[in-house]
Amino acid sequence: TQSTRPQRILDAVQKNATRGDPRSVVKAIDHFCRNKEWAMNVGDEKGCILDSVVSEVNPATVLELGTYCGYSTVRIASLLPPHAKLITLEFNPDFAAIARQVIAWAGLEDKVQLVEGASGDWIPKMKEQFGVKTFDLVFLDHWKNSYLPDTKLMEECSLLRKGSVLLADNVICPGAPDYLEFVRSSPRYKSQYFKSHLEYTKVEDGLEKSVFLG
Ligand SMILES: Nc1ncnc2c1ncn2CCCCCNC(=O)c1cc(-c2ccc(F)cc2)cc(O)c1O
Ligand SMILES: [Mg+2]
Repeated sequence: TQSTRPQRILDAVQKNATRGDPRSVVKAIDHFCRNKEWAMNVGDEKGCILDSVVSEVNPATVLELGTYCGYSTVRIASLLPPHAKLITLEFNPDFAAIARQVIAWAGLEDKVQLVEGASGDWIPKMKEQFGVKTFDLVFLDHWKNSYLPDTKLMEECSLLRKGSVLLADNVICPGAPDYLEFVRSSPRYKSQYFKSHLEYTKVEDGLEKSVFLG
């Protein structure tokens, strides 16, 4: 049977990365996507910016919207302090099945809760289902036209507190213009753009870091 791209990414991890070594999992996926097949992971260049924001925030609770194969999940979870928790939402069950195995290969199952479903359905249930009060860090990397409605939904569900950090991928390519306009003009956010490139390419892209001011 024909394999899928996520399946080929998992194969590359299982062949080239060391079990329990998150950095080797990240390296194996970047090598595969740079040399064999492009895939929509945040990648190594934007990944370094992601790492620096995670280290700066040092979050106890993280929400990731859009897991895909678990590349950014592994990058984030490998930097979390003990007892910190990352909840990652993935809409596509095939992506979720691969991501679970990538996260397990990295040895990070205990820090990560992968939830299958749409962000719009799950955000309102976060408190009751997972005992979350607020998120210290949210990484937005799912449908680009869901960034803004989901941010408003997180505010309405009181999932953000003064100082919560939103980090959004792809604000230039594919782009999230309505989200950018909102966080840059709203008095309730302090926004900062980190210019970079679309994963594994020379095309401009970047991450937008927005601190919720309460
Ligand atoms: N829990 C949930 N709720 C709602 N939607 C959910 C979800 N979980 C998943 N999804 C559905 C997201 C599907 C993937 C989102 N990411 C993207 O669409 C994406 C595309 C590119 C790209 C750039 C240039 C190109 F030429 C082609 C593609 C790059 C990226 O870094 C991207 O993150
Ligand atoms: Mg992305």
